[in-house]
Amino acid sequence: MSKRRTLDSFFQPLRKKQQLSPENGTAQRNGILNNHRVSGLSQDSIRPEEAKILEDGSEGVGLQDARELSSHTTYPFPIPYLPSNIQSMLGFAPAAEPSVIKDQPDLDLLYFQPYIPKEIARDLFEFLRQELFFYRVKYMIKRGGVETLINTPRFTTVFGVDETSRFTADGSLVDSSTGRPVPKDRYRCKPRPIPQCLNELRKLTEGSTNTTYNFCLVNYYASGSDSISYHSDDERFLGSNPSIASFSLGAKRDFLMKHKPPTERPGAPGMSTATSTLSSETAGQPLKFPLASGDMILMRGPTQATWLHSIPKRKGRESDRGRINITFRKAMVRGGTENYYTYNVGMSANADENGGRTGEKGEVYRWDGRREEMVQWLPPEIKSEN
Ligand SMILES: O=C(O)CCC(=O)C(=O)O
Ligand SMILES: [Fe+2]
Repeated sequence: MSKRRTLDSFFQPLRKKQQLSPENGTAQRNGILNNHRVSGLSQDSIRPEEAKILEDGSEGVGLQDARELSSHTTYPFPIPYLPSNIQSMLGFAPAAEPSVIKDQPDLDLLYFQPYIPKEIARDLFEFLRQELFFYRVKYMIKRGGVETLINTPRFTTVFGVDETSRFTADGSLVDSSTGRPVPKDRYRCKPRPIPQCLNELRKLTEGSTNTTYNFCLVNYYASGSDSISYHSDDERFLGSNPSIASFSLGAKRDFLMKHKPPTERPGAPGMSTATSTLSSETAGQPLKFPLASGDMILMRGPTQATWLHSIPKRKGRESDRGRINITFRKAMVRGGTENYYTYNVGMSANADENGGRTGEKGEVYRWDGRREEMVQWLPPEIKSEN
């Protein structure tokens, strides 16, 4: 578990040493090309594109609320660092001790209710919804021999690269073992470094779960019509018994889990006893976790191999407030990188393993606070031509 600060110490004035510590917002380079310092009067009101960027990275004299940005050639636009109030309060995460859930066969969960302190969960949700770029990925699959277009029923985005590569401080991609630039044909997609605002959460999660992660996937469920159907994250590129940390922010949504049917996992060890001892879940009732803002579920051990999970569609106003889900995972090999970018960014427009085509035009979406919806984002040069 990570070190916790007490609430009392948080409300004490910060000493010089604390102000300089990485925990309190010092730049983490994390493979981002340009970490600009940006100035403006109010951190909450400036948009990065309006803000003045000090190219030398210095703080302007007399300028307040300097703002840093994670930028990279693969990003449609830069992503601000976490605002200081969120950054400091994250020092209290995890905000609750986790419950261990192992009362069903092959199930192994850690449930933090919440992980993110309540005081900042709303701000973090609004910050990420405002500042991240999202995609609405379409792809073709063969269903019963017929080519079918799948419209992913949620907004998605992804950052990270598998264990065979890493980002250097200047944002270039190198081979993990040799440190040399990765060959051009290693990836068909263009891997993106994890921006500071998500990397801070990744580091905390690593501390609390004793696992390392190299991928961050983000889902935005704009309303109750957005969903993810039953699946398991059991791809071979994650290795066996992967740990996946899954955060919820914003609207409360039900997270359902059901055991895989026996036929889906022939020869799985212990299966006969497992299925015979299932309780409420065998009676046709999935397990239901009404995930609230700030909660985190760690799925570990045999969970992915034996259980399916979903966020079903829902009616009612709560879901229409929008929900963000963030998962941290570790992909071992480059197939994981290809898969995650294909299905969460979709721009690669390459033939996938099944010969399907992905990506369509790869439109970028961004939250429009005035319209209170995701709208298509166009680069400034295209915008001015219209
Ligand atoms: O939104 C959620 O809580 C689940 C997301 C999920 O299962 C996934 O992205 O694989
Ligand atoms: Fe999943």
